[in-house]
Amino acid sequence: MERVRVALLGCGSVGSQVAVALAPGSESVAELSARAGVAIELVGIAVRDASAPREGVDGVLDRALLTADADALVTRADVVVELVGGLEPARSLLLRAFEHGASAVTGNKALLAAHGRELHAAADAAGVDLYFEAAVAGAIPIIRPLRESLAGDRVERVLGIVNGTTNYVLDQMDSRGETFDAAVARAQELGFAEADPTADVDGWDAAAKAAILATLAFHTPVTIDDVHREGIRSVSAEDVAAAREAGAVVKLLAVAERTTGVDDAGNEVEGVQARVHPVLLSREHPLASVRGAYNAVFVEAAGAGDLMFYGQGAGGRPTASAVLGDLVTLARHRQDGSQGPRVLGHADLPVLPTDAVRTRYQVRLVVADRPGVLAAVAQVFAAHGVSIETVRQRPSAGAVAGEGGSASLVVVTHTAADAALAGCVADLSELDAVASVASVLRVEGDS
Ligand SMILES: NC(=O)C1=CN([C@@H]2O[C@H](COP(=O)(O)OP(=O)(O)OC[C@H]3O[C@@H](n4cnc5c(N)ncnc54)[C@H](O)[C@@H]3O)[C@@H](O)[C@H]2O)C=CC1
Ligand SMILES: N[C@@H](CC=O)C(=O)O
Ligand code: NA
Repeated sequence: MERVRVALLGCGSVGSQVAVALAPGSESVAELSARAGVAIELVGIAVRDASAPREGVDGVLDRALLTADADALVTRADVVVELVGGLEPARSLLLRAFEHGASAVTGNKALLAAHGRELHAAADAAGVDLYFEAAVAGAIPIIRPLRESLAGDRVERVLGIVNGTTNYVLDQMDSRGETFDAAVARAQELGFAEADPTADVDGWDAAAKAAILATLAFHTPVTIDDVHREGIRSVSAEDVAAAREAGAVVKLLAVAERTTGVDDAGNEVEGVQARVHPVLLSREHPLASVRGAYNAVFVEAAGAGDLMFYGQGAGGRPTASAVLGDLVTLARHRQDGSQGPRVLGHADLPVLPTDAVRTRYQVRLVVADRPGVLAAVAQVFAAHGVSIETVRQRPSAGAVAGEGGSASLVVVTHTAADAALAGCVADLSELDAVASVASVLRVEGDS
């Protein structure tokens, strides 16, 4: 094969960076071709409106490459780079590409978490590659380590910060006291957020990534519907301030792990679980130092032990790095007729129900500062079988200890089931001595 024809679908935050790197006649595409051992030729860029101006691309690329006919474009390519996002027409375009014998690179985690099994099966049936390093943690190489480097190991748990937008928002709230809305708007301006930022804020993006991580780590198909998902809208400025006072920080954590739980038939089983939710982390925890739109992923494996991956999880240019790395690999495979490792699960472990989540919790209460309150609160946790790990009490701001004022009571529990914790919160709210249940946050590490 003298050349590998590349069709680029989408020319937005990420696609525009890829387009410039592949500009015909550029030094960058010559360098990428040399690394692949074959000429990489951009044959077209599918956009919604071929006549619209394209900042950063006009003057670099021949506008004759632009087309609104993605359907036709994918039939003229050896490798399709899908960066339009969303489920359709991305899914149909990739299936069409495979039908025409093309391989594909995508960063589309929403698509892979919803239709990954179908897409990987179609790529395998067509004898072509589907690579997706950009889909999880942006520029960070985490897909290849799980898919290739750790293929001979037993991965027990993968956890981390895998959404740059929410990490940026929480970091801005913590470090600069910025409001939630202002931080989200800034993340959009910086090109971190999805086209619809609720995908980030409500945890959908991190959940999609957790599903992909679980599928690779445990060789078991896990979809977005299998993931327990919570976003960050429930995290208040007071939560962030209270965390800081306690030497902690709030982060959106994704976890994919082997664990035991109760299946739908009520039997205790060994299975896999994926979850995304805010957590309170001690500032001593390595994940607490992940700032801005950076991501970090920890992998715990039986043979390799603990591994940590860190880098930019969002942003057009960092993400384009992962896309271009996959492209060079696929161009090489097209040239020498090879293929990457299979992704499809063969282990098919039970995927535990999304309500089978058990974590430690921090419950922050505003209570009357008088005798017997602590005992009454402790009794509620005992009644629901929730074991208390630590209790901290101090007078509320401006109140004097012990004179019947109000106090802040912070209870950290041992691991508990969500349902038991919900029962505690409901009963605590009914106690006369409890003015309010100010916040309920899951806890990770030794916070
Ligand atoms: N922005 C980031 O930091 C990262 C994005 N990704 C993923 O990469 C993909 C692209 O993301 P962005 O570049 O940020 O999105 P974007 O919204 O900036 O760009 C998408 C582009 O595709 C175009 N488009 C949409 N539907 C189209 C269609 N049917 N035909 C032709 N063009 C169409 C849009 O007009 C837009 O220009 C998404 O799947 C996203 O989840 C992955 C990692 C990081
Ligand atoms: N919107 C996503 C983009 C990268 O995957 C994020 O914020 O992480
Ligand atoms: Na990545």
